[in-house]
Amino acid sequence: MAAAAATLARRITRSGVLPLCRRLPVWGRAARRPPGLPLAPCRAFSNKKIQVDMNESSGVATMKFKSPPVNSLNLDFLTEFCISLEKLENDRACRGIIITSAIPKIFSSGLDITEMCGKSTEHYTEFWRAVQEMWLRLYSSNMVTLAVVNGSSPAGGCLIALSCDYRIMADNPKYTIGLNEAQLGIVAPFWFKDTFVNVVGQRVAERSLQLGSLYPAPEALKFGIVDELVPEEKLQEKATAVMAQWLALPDHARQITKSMMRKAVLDLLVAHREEDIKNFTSFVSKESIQKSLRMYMEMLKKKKS
Ligand SMILES: CCCCC/C=C\C/C=C\CCC/C=C/C(=O)SCCNC(=O)CCNC(=O)[C@H](O)C(C)(C)COP(=O)(O)OP(=O)(O)OC[C@H]1O[C@@H](n2cnc3c(N)ncnc32)[C@H](O)[C@@H]1OP(=O)(O)O
Repeated sequence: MAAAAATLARRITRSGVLPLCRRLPVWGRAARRPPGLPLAPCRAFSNKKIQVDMNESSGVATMKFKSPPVNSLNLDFLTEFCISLEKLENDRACRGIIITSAIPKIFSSGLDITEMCGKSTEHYTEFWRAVQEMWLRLYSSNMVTLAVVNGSSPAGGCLIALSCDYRIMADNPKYTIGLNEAQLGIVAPFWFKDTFVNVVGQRVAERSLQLGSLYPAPEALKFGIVDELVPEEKLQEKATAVMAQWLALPDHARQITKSMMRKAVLDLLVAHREEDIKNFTSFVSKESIQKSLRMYMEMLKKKKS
């Protein structure tokens, strides 16, 4: 696993672009399997920060974030996420993936702010490439992707949920979700914004992004950020039912449709990847932005005392 992670990290940082396996549109998974060959064996695998369990009979994998205290998305987490997703994409038996958290009350706290504070340009470059890679892989995935948001999910955490095909959230007003970057004095990049617009529409996205709004679960449902609210103890049952509904369709029809809906937004980042990295590194390197991020981290710590 360590060797695989190192290889992937090297591929992300040196070559700049990973082969986006099974990038949409692709043919149906069943159609790719040579006739007469058995399904590839499929096992559960657990890494440091993400637990993946594969149900071989349903063809559905569950990916559980388990990176205490708050599942923040640091370089190691992002690398593990990409490796896990690649393994599942390459597993012909796997048609759907449920993404959720093993940490109570938190889905993901978003990008790890310490990765964007006081580091070198090289580090920002490596980190941002990994953030891009995570989104490109998830947003372009051929599998049915279902986010089970069982806790708060600001910024990058929200992006993960928005990048899935469907979002179920625990019916708890204490859990919030949204792209709150503006509250940190930073800006959601264009592809965060485009993903958001594709889910909630221009008006809700514009207002929410300018205000950096974090919505309690009931409001998130009202604005279409999530598709359903479910009592926490019913999340698993509901996820299984929703996944079965999506998997009832022929893969190729669903996949080609998904590609049509997402291609323009994906292509834009692929075409402007290096420029986007430069924008990020020069933006976060500004002293004024570093100051905002430091103040936000201090605020988080003060909140505890
Ligand atoms: C032309 C110009 C264009 C420029 C555009 C170009 C580029 C764009 C530039 C930048 C884009 C960046 C996009 C950023 C995306 C992000 O995701 S930023 C992260 C946003 N996340 C948040 O705001 C969440 C902050 N955290 C919280 O609100 C809470 O921690 C919580 C998640 C609700 C959990 O609350 P609670 O259970 O009470 O836990 P604590 O607050 O006590 O936290 C525990 C410890 O974890 C630390 N922590 C929390 N979140 C983060 C995080 N995201 N990163 C790093 N660390 C985090 C927190 O400080 C606690 O640490 P200690 O125990 O005190 O050490």
